Amino acid sequence: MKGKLILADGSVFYGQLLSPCQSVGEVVFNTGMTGYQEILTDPSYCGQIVTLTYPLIGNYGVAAIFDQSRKSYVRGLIISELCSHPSNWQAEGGLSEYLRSRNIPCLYNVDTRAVTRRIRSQGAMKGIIVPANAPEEEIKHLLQTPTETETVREVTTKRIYRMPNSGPRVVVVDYGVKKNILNSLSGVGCDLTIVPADTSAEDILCLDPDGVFLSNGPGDPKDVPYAIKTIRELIGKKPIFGICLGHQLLALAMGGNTYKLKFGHRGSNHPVKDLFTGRVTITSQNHGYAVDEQSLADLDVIVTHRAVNDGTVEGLRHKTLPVFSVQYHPEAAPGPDDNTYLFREFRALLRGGEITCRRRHI
Ligand SMILES: NC(=O)CC[C@H](N)C(=O)O
Repeated sequence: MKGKLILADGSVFYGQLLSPCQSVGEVVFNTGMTGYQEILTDPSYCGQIVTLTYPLIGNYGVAAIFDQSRKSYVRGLIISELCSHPSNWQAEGGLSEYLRSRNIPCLYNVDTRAVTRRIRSQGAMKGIIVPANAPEEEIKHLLQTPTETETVREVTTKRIYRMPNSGPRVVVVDYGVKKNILNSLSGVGCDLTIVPADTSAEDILCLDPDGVFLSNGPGDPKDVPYAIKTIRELIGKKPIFGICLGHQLLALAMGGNTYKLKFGHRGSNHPVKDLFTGRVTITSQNHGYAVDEQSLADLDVIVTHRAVNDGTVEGLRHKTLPVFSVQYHPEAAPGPDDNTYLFREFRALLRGGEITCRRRHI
């Protein structure tokens, strides 16, 4: 069936619909060459239609081990060629069947380069995937209707659960946590209690953890004021490590500010410089917001990492307290594992160590 993607600026991109559908979301792009299944199941993409720039998608099939959460929260997938003959010893099935069985809207045979160039020049914007013959009036109406803002409630766990281990006890606040973050924390020995996003500081402290981890998640950090309040109440009481949305919420809780990037950072090869060592690592990223460096000027906060491509803040730490965070994804899935050392640093911090603070190169 023929279908189309219509962007809020009126531009139209045609392709084939895998199944009949109509879906609205913020249209973003990811430049990774692999990782389509992890991207589909990363809860941080909740509410978004994801365009993959790599031209052949589905070529290594799908397997349950790659899923990053129980389901997909993306509002749609835009791709160029959809591979129908995957080849991979781990594959348990093909991507088309995976998308169909989970009702994930997919428009393929699209000029994804044109979509990406449009978003790069105009900025990330709302779009809709519809059959090619869908009535224009209805579509315009849907593009003008405001979409949900607080998507964290949709993706967070509804109940507390545990991943027991012999090491330090960590409470993970789940704003939409990826499985590989839990596996990475557990992999360095941490004993995990995963709690819903709206758990109060008092309830977290009652669990008597050695540290608190703030997860990734969807949407604008300013749409989750209750989380900012909770984190503010935890700072100074427990060591804290935050990733992506967790990093942004931590910055807001410490008195900083965040802003929306024009088209975000989404891909598996974003270079980031560690300002203490001068070393550049290649990182996996997926964020549309960033911490405003100016807003940190008078705070007890140090910028520890910076994006090499555009100079934006990629890591923070408190000057005196055991509190740190990164904007990128050290757990990868998908992406390089150059940065898994951060999970070991967090464990060391929980055992009374210090955050590494070597000579500064800026
Ligand atoms: N991966 C994430 O946690 C994303 C954080 C936030 N939703 C952003 O887009 O910036």
